[in-house]
Amino acid sequence: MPNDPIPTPSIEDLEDDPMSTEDNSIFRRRELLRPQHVPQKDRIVGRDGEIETVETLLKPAAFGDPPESGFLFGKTGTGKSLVAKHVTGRARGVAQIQNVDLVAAYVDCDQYNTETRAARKMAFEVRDAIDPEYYIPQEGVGASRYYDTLWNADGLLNEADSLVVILDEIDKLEMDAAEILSKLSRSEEAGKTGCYISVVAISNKTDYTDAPDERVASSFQDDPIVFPPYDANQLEAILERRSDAFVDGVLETGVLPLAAALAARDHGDARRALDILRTAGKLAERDSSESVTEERVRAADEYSDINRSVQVIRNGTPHSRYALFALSYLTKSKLTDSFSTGEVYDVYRVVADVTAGESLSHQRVLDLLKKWTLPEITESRHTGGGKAEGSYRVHRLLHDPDIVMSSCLEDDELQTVLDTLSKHQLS
Ligand SMILES: Nc1ncnc2c1ncn2[C@@H]1O[C@H](COP(=O)(O)OP(=O)(O)OP(=O)(O)O)[C@@H](O)[C@H]1O
Repeated sequence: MPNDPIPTPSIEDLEDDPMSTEDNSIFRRRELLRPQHVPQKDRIVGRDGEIETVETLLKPAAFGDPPESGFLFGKTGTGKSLVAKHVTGRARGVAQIQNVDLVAAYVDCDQYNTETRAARKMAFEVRDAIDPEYYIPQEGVGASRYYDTLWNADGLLNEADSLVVILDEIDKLEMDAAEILSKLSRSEEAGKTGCYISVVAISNKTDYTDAPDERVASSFQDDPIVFPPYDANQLEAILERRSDAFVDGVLETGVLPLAAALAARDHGDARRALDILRTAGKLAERDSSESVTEERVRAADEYSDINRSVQVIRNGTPHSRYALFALSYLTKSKLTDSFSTGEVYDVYRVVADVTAGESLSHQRVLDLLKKWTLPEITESRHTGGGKAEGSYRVHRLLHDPDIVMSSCLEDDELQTVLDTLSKHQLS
């Protein structure tokens, strides 16, 4: 291309370029350790029963018969998404052999968290599978318009025998999650297109007795399929079957059992086990070392902890983050490490006023602060103030205050808040 603004050097010039040598002293197939990777069946450990159950739901669709829907429950990293994608993929493969049009759509409701976003994602997935030329508006229309593209008179699903929709992290939908499910089931009941619909809904919230979830659960005929956590041996077997992600011989003996044991400490979470192993590999790469050692696995475990906490904090509601910021600010500036709700509240009010222009009541802030104890970001307990004063609650931060403070606020808010607090002399 004569006027290409990005020049590509000649082959001769590239010969001595360090970029042309693939740095593979540690990883051979790094992609095997990514959380999105869906392994082949022989690499899936300890999920035969769950796979069989989901197969029973979806198999009919592969033969042109009506499939069933199901609800998958379990803590994070217990293989729910993996099993749903694995079985759906196989069903689609069998359908191709049978000349059956089985279309699959995967919607991550954490990312597409309103009914409109989820419906749009579903419509686009179906369109890409059936007719990539079919026009669907990107924005400016509501959920019903996206449902129409699927099952109105000339809708996409007229071309399909079955649709399998995986709604991952369905509890993250902001609206009543039951709504999207009832739209999907009603359209099939109404026989609008003659296309059978199966919904595989997935949730991390094992406690689904909350009202909305209960309605979601009741839209499925059978009991939820529960995914138990893995034990350390299963986690080690999962890691073992991905060890070809590494160059032969770089994993020192003891590395896989240690990563598995560390990941099993909280609840047996395969995502975390893989994350620890991948990070340990990256640390070895960074140090230009040729081996992944137990020491690096321990360091990776700490990183993984920090990453998890940062993610949990960023997902918090604005005022809960302001309250946590206030506690971290006090922890950083004072010599003590436990603070009463009143002390935190004084700082919180300044933070909330600067960032949101309003602050919540003392009681609300106490409730918000208590919520950080569950993911173990803080600790909170009653302390004796003597009989006359009565006991009162104190809060203690369990993480590095600098990391927590920068996770609580956006970069552009942070400096303004710090400047205002120093003017108020609240430290
Ligand atoms: N039984 C298993 N065998 C092999 N790999 C597994 C197994 N279970 C989970 N994994 C791997 O662990 C990671 C997380 O699994 P997955 O996303 O399926 O968990 P999940 O239960 O859906 O969790 P989350 O709710 O956090 O998404 C993925 O990389 C997946 O391939």
